[in-house]
Amino acid sequence: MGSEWTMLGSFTATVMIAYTVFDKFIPAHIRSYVQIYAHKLIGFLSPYIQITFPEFSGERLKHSELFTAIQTYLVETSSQGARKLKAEPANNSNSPFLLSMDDNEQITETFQGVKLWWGSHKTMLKTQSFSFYPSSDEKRFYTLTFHKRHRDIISRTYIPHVLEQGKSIKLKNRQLKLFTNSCYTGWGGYRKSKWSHLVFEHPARFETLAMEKTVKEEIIDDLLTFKNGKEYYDKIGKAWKRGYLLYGPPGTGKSTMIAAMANFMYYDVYDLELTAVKDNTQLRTLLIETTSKSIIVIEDIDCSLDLTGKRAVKKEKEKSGDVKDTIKKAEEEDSKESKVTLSGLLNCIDGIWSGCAGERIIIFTTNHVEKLDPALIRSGRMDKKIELSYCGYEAFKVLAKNYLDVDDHRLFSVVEGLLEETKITPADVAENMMPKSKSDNVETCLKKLIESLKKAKKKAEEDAEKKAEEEEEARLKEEKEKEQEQLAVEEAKSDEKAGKEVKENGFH
Ligand SMILES: Nc1ncnc2c1ncn2[C@@H]1O[C@H](COP(=O)(O)OP(=O)(O)OP(=O)(O)O)[C@@H](O)[C@H]1O
Ligand SMILES: [Mg+2]
Repeated sequence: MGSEWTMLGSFTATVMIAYTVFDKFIPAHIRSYVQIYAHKLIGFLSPYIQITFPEFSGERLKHSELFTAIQTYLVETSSQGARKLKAEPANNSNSPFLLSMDDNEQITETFQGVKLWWGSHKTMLKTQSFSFYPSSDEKRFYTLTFHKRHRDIISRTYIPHVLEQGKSIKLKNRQLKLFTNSCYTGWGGYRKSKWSHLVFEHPARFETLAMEKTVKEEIIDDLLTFKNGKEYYDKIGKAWKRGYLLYGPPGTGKSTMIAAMANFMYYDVYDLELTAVKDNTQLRTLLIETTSKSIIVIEDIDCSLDLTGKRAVKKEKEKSGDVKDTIKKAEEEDSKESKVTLSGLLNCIDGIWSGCAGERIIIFTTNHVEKLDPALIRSGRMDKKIELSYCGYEAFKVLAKNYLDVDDHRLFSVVEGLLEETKITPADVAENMMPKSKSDNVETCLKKLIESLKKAKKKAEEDAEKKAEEEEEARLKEEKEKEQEQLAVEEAKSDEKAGKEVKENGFH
């Protein structure tokens, strides 16, 4: 036994010395030949095939979808088979953590009677080059090993099955994200804008959205037709996109509706802040980065895109005596402000409209639809225009159900009468109906609402009276001015006549 150990020891030592000699003294090109032939020899002798799935693919080191799908698939299957597991926080509410196969671990799976092995690997790269971009030294990949006689079943059936399963598990566990673009200063003082995200957890649903039932159903129908319309869009040769314009006074539920749409469609939301985008090029980059199944939102479009800005600066320059100073100031301001233009935005929308694969919805909101450039809201860009208006009786009933959990009450008829005569936003109705203390109940909350409806009605009447008075005053003033003008004209005429007479008398 002792001599066997000695032999094994000396054999190991010989192998190590041989390896060191091979690694140190044999030139690199010969080494790589030897390695290639050694692999070939092993491949010839071994009946097994191995496929590698790296984490990153492509020239730009894009995250491989294949890798992600396999990772998700293995999380579901590997937690039973693996001995070395890794626990990571889960981003879905079903379980607080996820168990997955640890690095450099292997599991066995049987698929339609075929035995195969999945390995999870991590290697550290020896990076020597200096890069401006942060790069990860870790290289992760999965390997799939199987007998070569099963090659067909693995490549034709098993891998597509893993991908499909991985994608559908991911979709099931997916959490909606809310992306916002923020501005930061990069290298050389260049201002950049990039997306950052957090979990989107807005409670808004169409059921809790206060608006007319028919309008709501129409919107839901429109969304569903869009969601299931891939083949139709393909058939007519149109990109799978849809644009909505939501308009109405503040507090009528535009943002709430966007949240309800996102929850209904199960789409991520990209809240695009145009003022944080430096120019049209940056805007394009941001839009290209958006993913499929998403809603791109530009709120208060009339405020974020100052169409008159340039002209205003120009006018100021013209007016001012010290032209140079004003121009310099304007240029400085200009470099700080967003230079996204309407045509830039339109080009971007049309660009991503046709260029990016997958379904996307774009939503513009505004309080002043009349201010918008017709080019922005023409059909094809904005396919559907939805007005969100003041609270009607139907909308009130939805809010009453949401906030007080009542379907009917003796005070409803009073509210109905007042709502017909008053303009109040759903946000104000909601605010009034929300119980504020323990002693508040349905009755007190409805009374509070009635009280503020009465106040709003009184104020509207007073405003109307005041407006009528002002109009009357303006009318009287105008009349007086006209009279005075008339008088002046008549006076001038009589003066002219008198002058003529004097002249004529003089000639005689
Ligand atoms: N139609 C509605 N249904 C349900 N709740 C609403 C509705 N409209 C407003 N609300 C309530 O009022 C609040 C403000 O509404 P929201 O932010 O959606 O208004 P908005 O139209 O986006 O206003 P703004 O034009 O100022 O952005 C919301 O938090 C919501 O609780
Ligand atoms: Mg809003």
